[in-house]
Amino acid sequence: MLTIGFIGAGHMAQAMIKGWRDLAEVRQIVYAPNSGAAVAEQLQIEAVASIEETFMQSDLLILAMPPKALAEVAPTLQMLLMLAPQKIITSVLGGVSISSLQAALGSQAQIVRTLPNVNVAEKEGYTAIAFAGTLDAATRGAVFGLFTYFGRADELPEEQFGAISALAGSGPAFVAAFVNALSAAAVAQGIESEVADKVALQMVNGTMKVLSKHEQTPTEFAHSVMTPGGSTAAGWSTLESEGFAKTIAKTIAATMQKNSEFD
Ligand SMILES: NC(=O)C1=CN([C@@H]2O[C@H](COP(=O)(O)OP(=O)(O)OC[C@H]3O[C@@H](n4cnc5c(N)ncnc54)[C@H](OP(=O)(O)O)[C@@H]3O)[C@@H](O)[C@H]2O)C=CC1
Ligand SMILES: O=C(O)[C@@H]1CCC=N1
Repeated sequence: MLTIGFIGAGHMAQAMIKGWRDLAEVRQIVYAPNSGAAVAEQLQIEAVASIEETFMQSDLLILAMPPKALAEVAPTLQMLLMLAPQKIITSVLGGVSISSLQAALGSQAQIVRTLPNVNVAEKEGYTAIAFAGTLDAATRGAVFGLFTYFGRADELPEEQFGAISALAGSGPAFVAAFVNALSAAAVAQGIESEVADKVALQMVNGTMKVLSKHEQTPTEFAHSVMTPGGSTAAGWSTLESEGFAKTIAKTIAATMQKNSEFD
Protein backbone atom coordinates (compact mmCIF):
# COMPACT_ATOMS: atom_id res chain seq x y z
CA MET A 1 0.00 0.00 0.00
CA LEU A 2 1.37 3.44 -0.99
CA THR A 3 0.34 6.34 1.22
CA ILE A 4 0.02 9.76 -0.40
CA GLY A 5 -0.22 12.60 2.11
CA PHE A 6 -1.41 16.11 1.29
CA ILE A 7 -0.47 19.26 3.13
CA GLY A 8 -3.31 21.54 2.07
CA ALA A 9 -6.85 20.42 1.29
CA GLY A 10 -7.93 23.08 -1.19
CA HIS A 11 -9.09 22.94 -4.79
CA MET A 12 -5.91 21.41 -6.21
CA ALA A 13 -5.51 18.81 -3.46
CA GLN A 14 -9.16 17.80 -3.78
CA ALA A 15 -8.88 17.43 -7.56
CA MET A 16 -5.83 15.15 -7.15
CA ILE A 17 -7.50 13.09 -4.42
CA LYS A 18 -10.50 12.55 -6.72
CA GLY A 19 -8.26 11.65 -9.66
CA TRP A 20 -6.37 9.03 -7.65
CA ARG A 21 -9.18 7.73 -5.49
CA ASP A 22 -9.86 4.57 -7.48
CA LEU A 23 -6.18 3.60 -7.66
CA ALA A 24 -5.74 0.19 -6.11
CA GLU A 25 -3.14 -0.01 -3.35
CA VAL A 26 -3.15 3.75 -2.72
CA ARG A 27 -4.26 5.32 0.53
CA GLN A 28 -4.68 9.09 0.70
CA ILE A 29 -4.46 11.23 3.82
CA VAL A 30 -4.78 14.97 4.24
CA TYR A 31 -3.77 17.72 6.63
CA ALA A 32 -5.04 21.30 6.53
CA PRO A 33 -5.28 23.53 9.60
CA ASN A 34 -8.94 24.55 9.18
CA SER A 35 -10.64 22.50 6.49
CA GLY A 36 -8.73 19.19 6.63
CA ALA A 37 -11.28 17.17 8.61
CA ALA A 38 -14.29 18.38 6.59
CA VAL A 39 -12.58 17.73 3.24
CA ALA A 40 -11.45 14.28 4.39
CA GLU A 41 -14.99 13.40 5.43
CA GLN A 42 -16.44 14.65 2.17
CA LEU A 43 -13.92 12.72 0.06
CA GLN A 44 -13.97 9.70 2.37
CA ILE A 45 -10.29 9.69 3.13
CA GLU A 46 -8.43 10.08 6.40
CA ALA A 47 -7.62 13.44 8.02
CA VAL A 48 -4.41 13.72 10.01
CA ALA A 49 -3.82 16.22 12.77
CA SER A 50 -0.42 17.67 11.97
CA ILE A 51 2.31 18.12 9.39
CA GLU A 52 4.49 15.72 11.41
CA GLU A 53 1.88 12.97 11.29
CA THR A 54 1.27 13.49 7.57
CA PHE A 55 5.00 13.26 6.91
CA MET A 56 5.52 10.15 9.04
CA GLN A 57 2.61 8.26 7.48
CA SER A 58 3.30 9.22 3.84
CA ASP A 59 5.46 7.53 1.24
CA LEU A 60 4.84 10.51 -1.02
CA LEU A 61 4.18 13.91 0.50
CA ILE A 62 2.35 16.46 -1.63
CA LEU A 63 2.77 20.14 -0.83
CA ALA A 64 -0.59 21.62 -1.86
CA MET A 65 -0.83 24.80 0.17
CA PRO A 66 -0.46 28.36 -1.20
CA PRO A 67 3.13 29.28 -2.17
CA LYS A 68 3.34 31.84 0.64
CA ALA A 69 2.65 29.11 3.25
CA LEU A 70 5.94 27.38 2.37
CA ALA A 71 7.85 29.60 4.80
CA GLU A 72 5.51 28.48 7.59
CA VAL A 73 5.59 24.77 6.75
CA ALA A 74 9.26 24.44 5.77
CA PRO A 75 11.00 24.49 9.19
CA THR A 76 8.97 21.47 10.40
CA LEU A 77 9.59 19.61 7.15
CA GLN A 78 13.28 20.41 7.16
CA MET A 79 13.60 18.90 10.63
CA LEU A 80 11.63 15.79 9.65
CA LEU A 81 13.73 15.38 6.51
CA MET A 82 16.86 15.13 8.65
CA LEU A 83 15.34 11.96 10.12
CA ALA A 84 13.98 10.63 6.80
CA PRO A 85 15.98 12.23 3.97
CA GLN A 86 14.70 9.80 1.33
CA LYS A 87 11.07 10.92 1.66
CA ILE A 88 9.75 12.14 -1.69
CA ILE A 89 8.35 15.65 -1.56
CA THR A 90 6.13 16.55 -4.48
CA SER A 91 5.23 20.21 -4.79
CA VAL A 92 2.31 21.64 -6.73
CA LEU A 93 3.19 25.17 -5.60
CA GLY A 94 2.73 27.48 -8.58
CA GLY A 95 5.86 29.44 -9.44
CA VAL A 96 8.12 27.90 -6.77
CA SER A 97 11.32 26.45 -8.26
CA ILE A 98 13.19 23.34 -7.18
CA SER A 99 16.08 25.49 -5.98
CA SER A 100 13.73 27.54 -3.76
CA LEU A 101 12.19 24.33 -2.41
CA GLN A 102 15.67 22.95 -1.69
CA ALA A 103 16.68 26.24 -0.05
CA ALA A 104 13.63 25.88 2.22
CA LEU A 105 13.79 22.11 2.86
CA GLY A 106 17.45 21.14 2.48
CA SER A 107 19.70 20.79 -0.55
CA GLN A 108 19.47 16.98 -0.56
CA ALA A 109 15.67 16.86 -0.43
CA GLN A 110 14.09 14.49 -2.96
CA ILE A 111 11.92 17.05 -4.68
CA VAL A 112 9.52 16.71 -7.58
CA ARG A 113 8.10 19.98 -8.91
CA THR A 114 4.76 19.52 -10.60
CA LEU A 115 2.18 21.81 -12.09
CA PRO A 116 -1.09 19.91 -12.48
CA ASN A 117 -4.48 21.38 -13.29
CA VAL A 118 -7.87 20.81 -11.70
CA ASN A 119 -8.99 18.60 -14.61
CA VAL A 120 -7.07 15.73 -12.99
CA ALA A 121 -10.26 15.20 -10.95
CA GLU A 122 -11.85 13.75 -14.11
CA LYS A 123 -8.63 12.09 -15.36
CA GLU A 124 -8.43 14.75 -18.08
CA GLY A 125 -5.59 16.67 -16.46
CA TYR A 126 -2.32 18.05 -17.67
CA THR A 127 0.77 18.02 -15.44
CA ALA A 128 4.21 19.47 -16.07
CA ILE A 129 6.92 17.68 -14.06
CA ALA A 130 10.54 18.49 -13.19
CA PHE A 131 12.73 16.35 -10.96
CA ALA A 132 15.54 17.44 -8.63
CA GLY A 133 18.89 15.88 -9.55
CA THR A 134 18.75 13.81 -6.35
CA LEU A 135 15.97 11.53 -7.63
CA ASP A 136 16.83 8.14 -9.09
CA ALA A 137 15.29 6.75 -12.27
CA ALA A 138 13.00 4.29 -10.48
CA THR A 139 11.48 7.02 -8.31
CA ARG A 140 11.06 9.34 -11.31
CA GLY A 141 9.24 6.56 -13.18
CA ALA A 142 6.94 5.80 -10.25
CA VAL A 143 5.99 9.46 -9.73
CA PHE A 144 5.51 9.96 -13.46
CA GLY A 145 3.19 6.94 -13.49
CA LEU A 146 1.02 8.48 -10.78
CA PHE A 147 0.60 11.71 -12.72
CA THR A 148 -0.15 10.01 -16.03
CA TYR A 149 -2.88 8.06 -14.21
CA PHE A 150 -5.08 11.16 -14.17
CA GLY A 151 -4.17 12.77 -17.48
CA ARG A 152 -1.25 13.70 -19.66
CA ALA A 153 2.08 14.51 -18.05
CA ASP A 154 5.34 15.78 -19.54
CA GLU A 155 8.76 16.23 -18.01
CA LEU A 156 9.66 19.82 -18.91
CA PRO A 157 12.56 22.19 -18.19
CA GLU A 158 11.72 24.47 -15.28
CA GLU A 159 12.19 27.58 -17.46
CA GLN A 160 8.97 26.57 -19.22
CA PHE A 161 6.87 26.23 -16.07
CA GLY A 162 5.74 29.88 -16.04
CA ALA A 163 4.20 29.74 -19.51
CA ILE A 164 2.86 26.21 -19.00
CA SER A 165 1.31 27.24 -15.69
CA ALA A 166 -0.55 30.08 -17.43
CA LEU A 167 -1.60 27.83 -20.31
CA ALA A 168 -2.47 24.56 -18.57
CA GLY A 169 -2.69 25.41 -14.87
CA SER A 170 -4.69 28.62 -15.16
CA GLY A 171 -6.10 27.82 -18.61
CA PRO A 172 -9.18 25.95 -17.33
CA ALA A 173 -10.35 29.21 -15.72
CA PHE A 174 -9.94 31.08 -19.00
CA VAL A 175 -11.80 28.42 -20.97
CA ALA A 176 -14.59 28.54 -18.38
CA ALA A 177 -14.72 32.34 -18.81
CA PHE A 178 -15.11 31.86 -22.57
CA VAL A 179 -17.93 29.35 -22.10
CA ASN A 180 -19.59 31.73 -19.67
CA ALA A 181 -19.26 34.68 -22.07
CA LEU A 182 -20.79 32.65 -24.93
CA SER A 183 -23.66 31.57 -22.74
CA ALA A 184 -24.25 35.11 -21.40
CA ALA A 185 -24.29 36.48 -24.96
CA ALA A 186 -26.95 33.93 -25.92
CA VAL A 187 -29.01 34.84 -22.83
CA ALA A 188 -28.79 38.50 -23.89
CA GLN A 189 -30.33 37.41 -27.21
CA GLY A 190 -33.31 35.85 -25.43
CA ILE A 191 -32.23 32.24 -24.78
CA GLU A 192 -33.04 30.82 -21.31
CA SER A 193 -29.92 30.63 -19.20
CA GLU A 194 -30.18 26.86 -18.53
CA VAL A 195 -30.53 26.18 -22.23
CA ALA A 196 -27.69 28.55 -23.12
CA ASP A 197 -25.35 26.89 -20.59
CA LYS A 198 -26.21 23.43 -21.87
CA VAL A 199 -25.76 24.37 -25.52
CA ALA A 200 -22.48 26.24 -24.88
CA LEU A 201 -21.03 23.26 -22.99
CA GLN A 202 -22.10 20.73 -25.61
CA MET A 203 -20.68 22.90 -28.37
CA VAL A 204 -17.33 23.36 -26.60
CA ASN A 205 -17.11 19.65 -25.72
CA GLY A 206 -17.84 18.66 -29.30
CA THR A 207 -15.35 21.17 -30.71
CA MET A 208 -12.62 19.87 -28.39
CA LYS A 209 -13.30 16.28 -29.46
CA VAL A 210 -13.04 17.17 -33.14
CA LEU A 211 -9.89 19.28 -32.64
CA SER A 212 -8.31 16.51 -30.56
CA LYS A 213 -8.32 14.26 -33.63
CA HIS A 214 -5.67 16.58 -35.11
CA GLU A 215 -7.06 16.23 -38.60
CA GLN A 216 -7.04 20.04 -38.95
CA THR A 217 -5.24 22.85 -37.19
CA PRO A 218 -7.50 25.06 -35.06
CA THR A 219 -7.31 27.76 -37.76
CA GLU A 220 -8.19 25.30 -40.55
CA PHE A 221 -11.07 24.05 -38.44
CA ALA A 222 -12.31 27.62 -37.84
CA HIS A 223 -12.26 28.27 -41.57
CA SER A 224 -14.25 25.08 -42.18
CA VAL A 225 -17.05 26.61 -40.09
CA MET A 226 -16.98 29.87 -42.06
CA THR A 227 -19.21 29.44 -45.06
CA PRO A 228 -17.92 31.98 -47.59
CA GLY A 229 -19.88 35.21 -47.18
CA GLY A 230 -21.77 33.66 -44.26
CA SER A 231 -22.56 34.60 -40.69
CA THR A 232 -19.57 32.98 -38.90
CA ALA A 233 -17.17 35.07 -40.98
CA ALA A 234 -18.99 38.20 -39.84
CA GLY A 235 -18.61 37.16 -36.21
CA TRP A 236 -14.96 36.14 -36.78
CA SER A 237 -14.17 39.53 -38.19
CA THR A 238 -15.54 41.16 -35.00
CA LEU A 239 -13.43 38.76 -32.89
CA GLU A 240 -10.36 39.96 -34.79
CA SER A 241 -11.19 43.66 -34.85
CA GLU A 242 -11.99 43.63 -31.10
CA GLY A 243 -8.55 42.13 -30.35
CA PHE A 244 -9.47 38.66 -29.02
CA ALA A 245 -5.98 37.19 -29.58
CA LYS A 246 -4.35 40.26 -28.05
CA THR A 247 -6.56 39.99 -24.95
CA ILE A 248 -5.57 36.35 -24.53
CA ALA A 249 -1.87 37.18 -24.99
CA LYS A 250 -2.16 39.90 -22.31
CA THR A 251 -4.01 37.47 -20.03
CA ILE A 252 -1.22 34.88 -20.32
CA ALA A 253 1.46 37.55 -19.77
CA ALA A 254 -0.28 38.89 -16.62
CA THR A 255 -0.65 35.34 -15.29
CA MET A 256 3.03 34.61 -15.90
CA GLN A 257 4.09 37.87 -14.28
CA LYS A 258 2.24 37.03 -11.04
CA ASN A 259 3.52 33.45 -11.13
CA SER A 260 7.12 34.68 -11.35
CA GLU A 261 6.65 36.66 -8.12
CA PHE A 262 6.21 33.49 -6.00
CA ASP A 263 9.81 32.30 -6.37
N1 LIG B 1 -6.13 25.60 -8.09
C1 LIG B 1 -5.44 25.23 -9.17
O1 LIG B 1 -6.00 25.05 -10.28
C2 LIG B 1 -3.96 25.00 -9.07
C3 LIG B 1 -3.27 25.25 -7.91
N2 LIG B 1 -1.92 25.00 -7.83
C4 LIG B 1 -1.20 25.23 -6.60
O2 LIG B 1 -1.84 24.49 -5.57
C5 LIG B 1 -1.65 25.14 -4.32
C6 LIG B 1 -2.98 25.25 -3.60
O3 LIG B 1 -3.84 26.03 -4.41
P1 LIG B 1 -5.42 25.89 -4.28
O4 LIG B 1 -5.79 24.49 -3.96
O5 LIG B 1 -5.98 26.56 -5.46
O6 LIG B 1 -5.66 26.82 -3.00
P2 LIG B 1 -6.86 26.74 -1.93
O7 LIG B 1 -6.94 28.11 -1.35
O8 LIG B 1 -8.06 26.14 -2.54
O9 LIG B 1 -6.31 25.74 -0.80
C7 LIG B 1 -5.20 26.04 -0.02
C8 LIG B 1 -5.07 24.98 1.05
O10 LIG B 1 -3.84 25.19 1.74
C9 LIG B 1 -4.09 25.09 3.11
N3 LIG B 1 -3.11 25.88 3.87
C10 LIG B 1 -3.01 27.22 3.94
N4 LIG B 1 -1.99 27.56 4.75
C11 LIG B 1 -1.48 26.40 5.22
C12 LIG B 1 -0.42 26.08 6.11
N5 LIG B 1 0.33 27.03 6.66
N6 LIG B 1 -0.18 24.78 6.37
C13 LIG B 1 -0.91 23.80 5.79
N7 LIG B 1 -1.94 24.03 4.96
C14 LIG B 1 -2.19 25.33 4.66
C15 LIG B 1 -5.51 25.59 3.33
O11 LIG B 1 -5.96 25.05 4.54
P3 LIG B 1 -7.33 25.49 5.29
O12 LIG B 1 -8.42 25.27 4.28
O13 LIG B 1 -7.40 24.56 6.41
O14 LIG B 1 -7.17 26.93 5.64
C16 LIG B 1 -6.18 25.01 2.09
O15 LIG B 1 -6.63 23.71 2.33
C17 LIG B 1 -1.01 26.49 -4.63
O16 LIG B 1 0.36 26.44 -4.33
C18 LIG B 1 -1.23 26.67 -6.12
O17 LIG B 1 -0.21 27.42 -6.74
C19 LIG B 1 -1.22 24.50 -8.90
C20 LIG B 1 -1.85 24.24 -10.07
C21 LIG B 1 -3.25 24.49 -10.28
O1 LIG C 1 -3.82 30.63 -9.60
C1 LIG C 1 -2.77 30.08 -9.26
O2 LIG C 1 -1.82 30.72 -8.80
C2 LIG C 1 -2.64 28.59 -9.45
C3 LIG C 1 -1.48 28.20 -10.32
C4 LIG C 1 -2.09 27.67 -11.58
C5 LIG C 1 -3.51 27.64 -11.31
N1 LIG C 1 -3.80 28.08 -10.12
